[in-house]
Amino acid sequence: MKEFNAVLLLSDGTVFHGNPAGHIGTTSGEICFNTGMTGYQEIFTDPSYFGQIMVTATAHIGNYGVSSEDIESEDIKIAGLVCKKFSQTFSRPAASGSLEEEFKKNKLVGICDVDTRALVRHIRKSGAMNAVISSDGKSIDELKEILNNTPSMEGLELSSKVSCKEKFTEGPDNAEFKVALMDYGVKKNIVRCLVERNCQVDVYPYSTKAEEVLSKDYDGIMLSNGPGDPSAMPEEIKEVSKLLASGKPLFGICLGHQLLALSLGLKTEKMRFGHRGINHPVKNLVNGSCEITSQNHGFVVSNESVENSDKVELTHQHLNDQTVAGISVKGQKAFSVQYHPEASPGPHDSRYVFDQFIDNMKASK
Ligand SMILES: NC(=O)CC[C@H](N)C(=O)O
Repeated sequence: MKEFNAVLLLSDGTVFHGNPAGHIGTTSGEICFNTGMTGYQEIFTDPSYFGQIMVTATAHIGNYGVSSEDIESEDIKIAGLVCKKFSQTFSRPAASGSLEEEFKKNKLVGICDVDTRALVRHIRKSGAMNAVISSDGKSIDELKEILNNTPSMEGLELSSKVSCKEKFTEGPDNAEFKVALMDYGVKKNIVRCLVERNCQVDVYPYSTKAEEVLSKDYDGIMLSNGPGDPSAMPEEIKEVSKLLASGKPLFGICLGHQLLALSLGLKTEKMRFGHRGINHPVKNLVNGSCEITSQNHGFVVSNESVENSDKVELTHQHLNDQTVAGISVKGQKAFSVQYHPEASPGPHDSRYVFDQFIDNMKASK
């Protein structure tokens, strides 16, 4: 192994040493970990991870290269990578290049040869915090200064950094359903899942006013996933309540779920270290079945606010910690889930949630 020449400093002062992976430089953000054993390219390009340094709990990263088929947005969205083995070589016939080249192209700073098991345990014990990775020789004092200037994820609005700038359309003109999708940082697979189900999807920038969307005759409205703290988006929450008031079928995923809850007066809270992985058990409280889900969130709708609300029903519950995993709005064809039914990466147990949205649109036509 090479001599250690990259460093990871956490805001509680903990230091891990390792070697550079990707671009040589310095980067900071909130540190979080994903326990998925596969799907690193989908994770790194997921806009919901904007501003976050990703620790991959799986030991090998880069070993199957990269492919243009496996992206969830056009470029890498994580702020940095911490991993155990960063593979310089890759073997997969479908790969178009190496992860190392991709990182260099995106100027993505990473650190490898880190004891990620110890690091994940540390984050679990101490909770979410900011961190800085440096491979360009900065002193610990310089890195502390950078950390002091890195904003906390709590209170941070980030959809504006990743949403599309202009409306665009996916899916054929003769599709059975016309869907308006609010892009707070949408993953490509959400749009694919809708198009596959006979939808044409108009994707709108995150700050589009409800009036503009409602001036067209959509069959349904989709609120996408996205990065940041949902409670830092008061304008968007206002627009969501207008979209909901239209009575059209509505479906929210992750950040979209949180914004729907906030628009109904419920509360969100920061989790200790979040849920990020592809084996999270969720119970569907409507039919009693269990699904293994893909998750990526650091905030959650508070249980207490759901219990105290007469506007929503709890439809899904996370079985590890009993957090809110899904709600539906009473008397309306509107519902949302905290997890990722589009699961890219992850198991496909929850794809039925898209079918439910389609059924709602069919019933309202
Ligand atoms: N995947 C998402 O949409 C994440 C939602 C939100 N940014 C959170 O961390 O909870």
